[in-house]
Amino acid sequence: MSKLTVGLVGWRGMVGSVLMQRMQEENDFDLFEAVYFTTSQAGQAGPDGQPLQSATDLDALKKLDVILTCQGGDYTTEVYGPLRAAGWQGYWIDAASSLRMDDDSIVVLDPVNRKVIDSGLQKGMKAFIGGNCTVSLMLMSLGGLFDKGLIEWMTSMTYQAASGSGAQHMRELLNQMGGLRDTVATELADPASAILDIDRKVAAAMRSKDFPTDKFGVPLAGSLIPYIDSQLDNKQSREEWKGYAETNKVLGLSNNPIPIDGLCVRVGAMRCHSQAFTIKLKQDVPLDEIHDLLDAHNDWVKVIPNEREASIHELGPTAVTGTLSVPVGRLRKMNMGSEYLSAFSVGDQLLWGAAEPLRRMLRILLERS
Ligand SMILES: NC(=O)C1=CN([C@@H]2O[C@H](COP(=O)(O)OP(=O)(O)OC[C@H]3O[C@@H](n4cnc5c(N)ncnc54)[C@H](OP(=O)(O)O)[C@@H]3O)[C@@H](O)[C@H]2O)C=CC1
Ligand SMILES: N[C@@H](CC(=O)OP(=O)(O)O)C(=O)O
Repeated sequence: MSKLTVGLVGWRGMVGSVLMQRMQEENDFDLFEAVYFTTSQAGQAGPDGQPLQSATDLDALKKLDVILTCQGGDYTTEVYGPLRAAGWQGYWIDAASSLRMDDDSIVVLDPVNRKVIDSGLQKGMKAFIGGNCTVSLMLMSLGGLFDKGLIEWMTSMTYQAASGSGAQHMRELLNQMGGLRDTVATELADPASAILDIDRKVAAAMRSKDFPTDKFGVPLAGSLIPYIDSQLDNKQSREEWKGYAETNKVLGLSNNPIPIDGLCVRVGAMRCHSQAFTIKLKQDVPLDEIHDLLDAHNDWVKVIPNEREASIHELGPTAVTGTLSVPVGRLRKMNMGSEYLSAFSVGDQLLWGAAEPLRRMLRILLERS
């Protein structure tokens, strides 16, 4: 049987690089013929030594069985419609949000919605889009409760890493951190210096017009940003809106949605998003049963005991960054009543939050071809 031809677009960006690394680790490249595309370096040698093809060359794209893009929403908007209009019938796998809410697309997270994916494939759906990072990580951690239909409503309060804004923002965060340290290096070296003097100098540096804020617009190091993505008419941020709209689409519940809302905040973590949940259960489920349901849902979620030492060591970005593990902890019934559950989870937003669902979707296509 001949191998599928897969066009890779956006492979050298931050999400694309994580995807390439994962595909190498899992030997995915043995299963298909890769063709590398670029929006800016056509003709230069690609990772396979062959000249890179132009990612806007519809004739070249039309020859592909599958296109997997991490190039971003502008690229999707420019190319996807014309490609379909030109009669291309192949599979489109995409990290960008542009097509997520289209009726003709499936938002993919196979450990959570394999049935939705399989049913879409059977119906002839051809567009498979990775979900918003915060949504995918929330579903990986709480899948056991969603699966059993136990959630009446929930809120998610997020602590999102700089990487969600892109590579340049991660660099700016580090420059901000270094700048603050440099501002008070002399005082820090002197144990007798007054902490309030240090604090005053740091605050002055953060408020100075010379502080590097080109990317974030405001300081993130030593601070936080209580708004992610654009503002909607109802005063939600677009990131908060995705929590409701995308979760219900992933689960195939758009006709009978679970109410989900929250507040999304950028913090000075590098690439792990954390979230605190308040979950209203439909019934009083004992905590040990909740532990078991969560733990059993998929191979990557891990329940962390709600104890101080375990929580500070195992339930933070430092422990999780660069791994596929999605720990969930701080599980306890809240003062509001035994049907109110508190939880906290962490996940790498470039792995399960972006690259891994796409890699696995490609694998699903390859294994059924
Ligand atoms: N960042 C995130 O957390 C998430 C991002 N996404 C989606 O993925 C898209 C891509 O995001 P991300 O990977 O962060 O974007 P990047 O900015 O890292 O990469 C995007 C493209 O920029 C071009 N590029 C130009 N200069 C360079 C360089 N020096 N190094 C690498 N690439 C370069 C490459 O295209 P070319 O080779 O054609 O020049 C590359 O594919 C986003 O727009 C979004 O839609 C989805 C989920 C999470
Ligand atoms: N909005 C996310 C990152 C992202 O790219 O999201 P989306 O794939 O929904 O556009 C963040 O800032 O953390």
